[in-house]
Amino acid sequence: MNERRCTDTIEHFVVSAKQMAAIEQRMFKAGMPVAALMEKVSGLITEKIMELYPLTVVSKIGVMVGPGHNGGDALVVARELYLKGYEVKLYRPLVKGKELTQAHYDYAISLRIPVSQAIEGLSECEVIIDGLFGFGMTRSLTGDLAAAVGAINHWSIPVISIDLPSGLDTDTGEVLGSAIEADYTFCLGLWKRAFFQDRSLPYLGKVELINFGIPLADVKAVLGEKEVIKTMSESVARSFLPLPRPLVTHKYKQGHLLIIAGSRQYAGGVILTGLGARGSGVGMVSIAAPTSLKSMLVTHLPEAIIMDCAETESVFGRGGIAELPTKAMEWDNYDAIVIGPGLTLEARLILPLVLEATTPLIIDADALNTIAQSDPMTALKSRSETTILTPHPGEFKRLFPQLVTETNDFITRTQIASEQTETTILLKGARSIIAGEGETWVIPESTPALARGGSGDVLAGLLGGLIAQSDRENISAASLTATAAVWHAQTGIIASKVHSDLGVDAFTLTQYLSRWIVSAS
Ligand SMILES: NC(=O)C1=CN([C@@H]2O[C@H](COP(=O)(O)OP(=O)(O)OC[C@H]3O[C@@H](n4cnc5c(N)ncnc54)[C@H](O)[C@@H]3O)[C@@H](O)[C@H]2O)[C@@H](O)CC1
Ligand SMILES: Nc1ncnc2c1ncn2[C@@H]1O[C@H](COP(=O)(O)OP(=O)(O)O)[C@@H](O)[C@H]1O
Ligand SMILES: [K+]
Repeated sequence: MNERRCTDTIEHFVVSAKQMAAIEQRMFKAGMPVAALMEKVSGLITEKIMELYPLTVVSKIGVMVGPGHNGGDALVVARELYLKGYEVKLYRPLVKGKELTQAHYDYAISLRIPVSQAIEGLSECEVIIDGLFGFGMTRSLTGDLAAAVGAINHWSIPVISIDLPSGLDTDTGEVLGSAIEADYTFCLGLWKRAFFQDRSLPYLGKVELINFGIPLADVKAVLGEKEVIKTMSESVARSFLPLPRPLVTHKYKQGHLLIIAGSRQYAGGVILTGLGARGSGVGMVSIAAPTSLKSMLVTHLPEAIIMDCAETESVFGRGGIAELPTKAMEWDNYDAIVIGPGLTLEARLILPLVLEATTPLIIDADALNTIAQSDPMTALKSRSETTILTPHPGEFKRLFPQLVTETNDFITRTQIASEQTETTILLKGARSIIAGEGETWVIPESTPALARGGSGDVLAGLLGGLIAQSDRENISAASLTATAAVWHAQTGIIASKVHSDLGVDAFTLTQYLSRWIVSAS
């Protein structure tokens, strides 16, 4: 196994609340004292807080204390900060608590750490620590709890959440009643699923995993083989890139990608897909597009072979592909095919033929919308080669409306859709999710600079080029898809540092694709 490809470390696993509780229980059963673990975890959190807000800069810290062990962690942090010289003030909206939490509370009182009876008592603090609830939160926040969260969100005091912002569902990231909008969240031990659900991002702030030494064996024992979700880190993504080129090679050995895209109505998408493919380093790009786009494509992608296709003449004048030339359908000539960007729903005329291709196929945009109009399961399950779908949430809903009603969890949705269609699915978003062949990957970092027309077209071309270049003997389609998603996201981050979030149009994005490769060396 390529060492850089090792995802068998604590930082890569993503768990649910139920799994986290089971993992902790195994540790406690094996003899780790609960109180000792709480001290260890809270010591690490205290160090982080002191790095962020040294005593020379900040002195007044408010601590919100909940009834469970999240509150216990908060009390240990409060005590340590107090002993270091910070002015600490507690607020504890619920009087009852778990035994260990109560013990820490009693000790804090004995040290004369002040307690405010109302949330307003914390309004003069310079930092607030949110230790109301962690992964044990089961019910919606109401009454004093909801009022406290509302007040904190209203003030402009920085908030640090312990484990996750109180009020967020640990698995789906949904707001249960109301939720803390944190500036920092220190996720304890293992990443929780909520960190990879788009809806929770506005509440998380900057995130960091506090690794407190959970044994890998306990994680594996609880997750088994089937329930593993992993983050695709930059270093692991790099390990899935094509191997360094041999000195003696030629263009067709470096992958041949066929792009089937474009219409008179949507002419630009095919260019962006071609530029995404160019950025992947693929040896050869062929493009099948409506005939009236030919001269434009030659101008923008002089290296590509353009196969012009007869156009449809619908009443709307969309000028879609009416028919594919025979040359385009010599599927064995290609190492991968991308179909979709800008096709319009007239894709229905060619899609059934393309689905029969015995070549890895990436289906995007209007090709997905076209499949959604028929019976997606039947159309996709009949394919013999690798199939990758790259929907954004709107396209996903059109394809799998029932799944969207059945589950609020974006990760579960993607996994079920992949199983049902026997495809690899990339559900695009602020945090994209990939499921295929039993693997699930989440992408830990991206930028809203990518929320821009055409950036998905770039990704489709990049992914197609990557698949075309890979020998795929030991690399799954899901790993390669996640690699392309990391490459795309990191390129967005690099480009936005130069051009700002407003400056990363899809064309500009393509100009930075090779920078991510270079940035590793
Ligand atoms: N045992 C330890 O020392 C460790 C503790 N950790 C901390 O422990 C936390 C989990 O602790 P718990 O399992 O006690 O869970 P929480 O601290 O999240 O709170 C659960 C408690 O709150 C109550 N509750 C849930 N929803 C409520 C609502 N809406 N209104 C009022 N009460 C509500 C529950 O009945 C339960 O008593 C983690 O998030 C983390 O902060 C671990 O991360 C690390 C190890
Ligand atoms: N807020 C965001 N943060 C990070 N990435 C985003 C965000 N919004 C969109 N993206 C990314 O931008 C791309 C948009 O793709 P898509 O919706 O298909 O656009 P288009 O069809 O215009 O090309 C996806 O890769 C998605 O993950
Ligand atoms: K919390």
